[in-house]
Amino acid sequence: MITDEYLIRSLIKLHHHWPEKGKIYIDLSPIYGSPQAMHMVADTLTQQFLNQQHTHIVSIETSGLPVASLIAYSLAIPLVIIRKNNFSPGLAFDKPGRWFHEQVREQRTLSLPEGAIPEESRVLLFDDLVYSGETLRVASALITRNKAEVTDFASIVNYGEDGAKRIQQLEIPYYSLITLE
Ligand SMILES: O=P(O)(O)OC[C@H]1O[C@H](OP(=O)(O)OP(=O)(O)O)[C@H](O)[C@@H]1O
Repeated sequence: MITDEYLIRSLIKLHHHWPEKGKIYIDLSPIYGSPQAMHMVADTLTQQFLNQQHTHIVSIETSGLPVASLIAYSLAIPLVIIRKNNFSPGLAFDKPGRWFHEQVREQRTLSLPEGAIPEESRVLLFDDLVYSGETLRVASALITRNKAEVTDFASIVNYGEDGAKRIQQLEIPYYSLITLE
């Protein structure tokens, strides 16, 4: 349960027709700028996943990380970071991690640090926002390829129907704090 859903919703900024006509940019940074909202968001998500035997939380740079780190801290489980288009040593690039991102109109690759998730781990996969659902789908494929199991998806905001439908096809429970129509 969210203590003050109205407050959280008031801090979600929708920029219509950005970066171009017909697109939308969803800015959650005002939530990160509000200590009160951050407490609510992190506490609500943590309560949702208490005592569920997750061994790791995996999140995706950039905007997933502030809240993911608070959940990891509260659940006392390791945080693993998936990078977007990063060429650091030690990161494994995977072909299943390539796709064309409609919103930002660029070829993207997700990468997972090699050996960061042991086999048979039970993973909570979290991102700040689900729009098309492609980021979570590809991230999930990377984790599965590492022989770990994604047991739950979570986000702060789910925008529209496409993402939820795409995630539903994976038959993994999905919890979003806020759904925007
Ligand atoms: O469901 P999808 O259509 O895949 O979109 C969701 C992704 O879009 C945003 O990332 P973006 O790269 O735009 O911004 P960020 O670098 O601030 O995380 C968001 O943080 C998700 O990772």
